[in-house]
Amino acid sequence: MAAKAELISNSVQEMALNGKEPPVKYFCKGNDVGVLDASVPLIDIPVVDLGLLTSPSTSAQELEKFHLAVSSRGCFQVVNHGMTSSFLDKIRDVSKRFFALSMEDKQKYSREAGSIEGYGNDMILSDHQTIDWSDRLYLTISPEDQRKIKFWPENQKDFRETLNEYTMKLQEINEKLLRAMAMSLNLEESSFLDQYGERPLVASRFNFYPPCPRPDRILGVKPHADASAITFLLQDKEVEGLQFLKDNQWFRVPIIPQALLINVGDQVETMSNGIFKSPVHRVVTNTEKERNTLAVFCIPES
Ligand SMILES: O=C(O)CCC(=O)C(=O)O
Ligand SMILES: [Fe+2]
Repeated sequence: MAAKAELISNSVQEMALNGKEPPVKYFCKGNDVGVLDASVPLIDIPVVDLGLLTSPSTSAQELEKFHLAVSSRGCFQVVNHGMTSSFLDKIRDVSKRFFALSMEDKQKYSREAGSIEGYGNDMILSDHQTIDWSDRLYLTISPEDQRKIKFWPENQKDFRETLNEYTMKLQEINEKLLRAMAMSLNLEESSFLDQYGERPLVASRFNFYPPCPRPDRILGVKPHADASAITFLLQDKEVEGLQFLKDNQWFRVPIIPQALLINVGDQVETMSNGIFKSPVHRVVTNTEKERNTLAVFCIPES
């Protein structure tokens, strides 16, 4: 029997504009939704200074903080990473400009059924699936011969250059973090990198969360852990939404505009024999403000 063709949903952005009650397929089942309000406590998330972490004279103390962050929570914010605030704003800006294009223009980059590459939203794999309240642009960055350039917006002059520059920088930071992880376990500095492969994967996911009429029942992203080694998240500068699960309780992530939020993915949890944790996280919605984030997933060669 032929496989059932995947159905592709309408964009969430369009649905948010029509103002009607969202279809039930967006509603979470059970009680696993939380409103973004002050009753969800802020997570006490460490801020790691990358300059201190990688300097021979200051690394010991910073390494201890880093080790605690990746082994207890699996997430931290990194500052002094070598990118200016205005460069981070430029990335946020190219992302906003993409989602601000007309629907017709965005649809030129629409993903195809059965593939995540391009513009779209959740893959529909079952009639019972709960769909996330977000639209995305998913692009493979590395290896370069795997790029599908037809999905890279071309009418925004600096989109390609900016994304290229940003992800090159993240790959350098990724390497530094993998070295620091090994050092914090008293292992040979290159022991994680040695397992990382010659052709690791880097993929970017621009996330757009329109205002949602039912934040009491609808999530921007369902609870999940990332399959990456390390995920870099550039948060929206103004609008919160990301929450981490710790000891069965959800915690909000604070915004530090000039920082990158980093979380350990399943690959690093495995490579570290479970010492470093790949945390479960989710994104909540709100009725008033749209939210833009950019997740970059660094993944070892399969
Ligand atoms: O947008 C966010 O805050 C998080 C997105 C996320 O978890 C993901 O893309 O895997
Ligand atoms: Fe995630």
